[in-house]
Amino acid sequence: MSFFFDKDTITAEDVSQLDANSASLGIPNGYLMECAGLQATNKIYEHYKLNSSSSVVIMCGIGNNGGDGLCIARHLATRGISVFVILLGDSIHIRTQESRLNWELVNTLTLKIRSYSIKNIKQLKTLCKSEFFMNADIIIDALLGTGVTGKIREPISTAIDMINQSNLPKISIDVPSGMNPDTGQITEKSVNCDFCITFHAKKKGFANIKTWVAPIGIPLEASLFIGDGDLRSAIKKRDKDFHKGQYGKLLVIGGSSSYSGAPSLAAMSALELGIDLCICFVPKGIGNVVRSFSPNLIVQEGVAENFSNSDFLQAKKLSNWADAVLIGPGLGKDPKTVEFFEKYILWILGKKIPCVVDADGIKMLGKLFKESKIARLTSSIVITPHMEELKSIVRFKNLPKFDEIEKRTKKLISILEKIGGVILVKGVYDYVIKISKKRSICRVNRSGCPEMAVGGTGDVLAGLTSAFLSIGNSPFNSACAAVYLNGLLGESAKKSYGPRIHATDMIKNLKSFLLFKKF
Ligand SMILES: NC(=O)C1=CN([C@@H]2O[C@H](COP(=O)(O)OP(=O)(O)OC[C@H]3O[C@@H](n4cnc5c(N)ncnc54)[C@H](OP(=O)(O)O)[C@@H]3O)[C@@H](O)[C@H]2O)[C@@H](O)CC1
Ligand SMILES: Nc1ncnc2c1ncn2[C@@H]1O[C@H](COP(=O)(O)OP(=O)(O)O)[C@@H](O)[C@H]1O
Ligand SMILES: [K+]
Repeated sequence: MSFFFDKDTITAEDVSQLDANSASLGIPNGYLMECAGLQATNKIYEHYKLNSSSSVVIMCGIGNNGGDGLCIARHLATRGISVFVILLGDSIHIRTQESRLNWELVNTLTLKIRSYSIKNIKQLKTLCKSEFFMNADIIIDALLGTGVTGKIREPISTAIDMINQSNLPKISIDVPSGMNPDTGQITEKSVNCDFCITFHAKKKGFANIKTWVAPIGIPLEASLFIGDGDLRSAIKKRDKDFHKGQYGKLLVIGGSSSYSGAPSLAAMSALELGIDLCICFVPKGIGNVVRSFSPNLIVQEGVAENFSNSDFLQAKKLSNWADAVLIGPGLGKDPKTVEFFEKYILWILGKKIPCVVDADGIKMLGKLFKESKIARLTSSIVITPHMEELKSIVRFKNLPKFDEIEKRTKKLISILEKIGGVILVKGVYDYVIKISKKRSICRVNRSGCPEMAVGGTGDVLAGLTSAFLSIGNSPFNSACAAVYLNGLLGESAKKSYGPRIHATDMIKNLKSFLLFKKF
């Protein structure tokens, strides 16, 4: 079965996103581990025709890959198979609750399982010379999975040697230990398995490994609906040695003689998300209004009270400084501003600077499409229209209802194939679509509440999207994370202040909300 959100192969980052998205849907991590353990047990049991006189060695790490191994130990033991578990490390260092529970169970089910927690390499080598080890039927590698980082450390390193030196059939769980699942690279050593039982989908780096893919209960919804996993991975960690400017430099181009709030809301949202610097480039006369929202904003004014071609050079200069640009909020429709916008957008399309186009910018884009001055958007541009704004760019009549997901997605993709780029279609459910010649993909957002249908919430969304872009996320991932967060902020504002919410309430809650969610 192939869906518009499916990936053929997945990375370690995808795995942790799916894991967190499953948790957002209410599926505890331990359920997935249990399914992983049982699926692997069934496959191994059948493939090697095991029976109650068989014996199996399982080498486990102290992460969740090891947890899978411990779970397999339980399931093999329930079939009468003798199991010899070697935990590589001190059991007090087992990292997660799920793995710890499986370790405790393995130590309770002593009829068929013998378990050892290895303190040093000498102890490991002695165990590998034991009669049980030498006479086992197979050996299972559950040392390292998708959580592997850097050089292989002891005692895992020696354990990999011991597995490779043994003549037993070798099965790796999820990833051959030591291999980078994203690249297939083996920096130093990895288990030479006979086959690998990998979970949910083939890992991106697997090339010449005999693999069996086991579903473990990660639901389709975890890939389709945007969730905590998407947000967590988009809020990138600030490196210890970062200096000012390395965690996002954003330029917001917006505002006009009539609108000063829209660019301010967008810029304030970006700052509250934690990016380093945000410059607001606004027309002359509204600079002080924008400044008054926060001394943390840097504000530059254009030459007149609406943007015109005379502002183009300065807009270019500031854009070359920025990691990402947002253009559109509050720009207005003055004919000189339309000319400025046209010149600027044609320039930025050629530059590949990541850019979000929102509000009045979208209407002006529509004009450019109609006049055939633009044929297609590039993949570095995100546009954030609601349905009416989208109609100003491409002609279409009605769409299937917001919750008829499969039909609506197909229709949206067919409409948007003409214009390309990344498109966030706002609504009760938001649809984030990446149009690509190879394969278009779509994700759906269900966070948010009807009380958000007030002025300004779209500006917050545009500010968040461009902020995620400025810290190095792809346009598609930025749009997904921003729309999910925007909806959660709406829900949280409603909880704090009741049903009458404003965009400013959402911004006010942003920092404490992220802190509460431990993001
Ligand atoms: N996500 C899912 O949906 C599901 C995932 N599942 C399973 O979880 C696995 C991922 O688990 P994970 O994230 O705990 O990482 P994992 O591979 O066990 O490694 C972490 C441990 O290894 C260690 N370590 C790291 N590098 C090292 C090195 N170079 N040399 C030596 N040690 C090294 C690291 O050490 P530490 O950093 O603590 O010192 C830590 O103890 C995944 O592959 C799948 O099998 C299933 O349960 C089903 C649901
Ligand atoms: N009825 C609704 N239910 C859930 N979310 C909504 C609803 N109406 C608007 N939103 C959310 O509010 C945000 C702003 O959307 P919208 O009001 O269309 O933008 P704009 O301010 O540009 O008009 C979007 O993230 C959208 O998903
Ligand atoms: K492994």
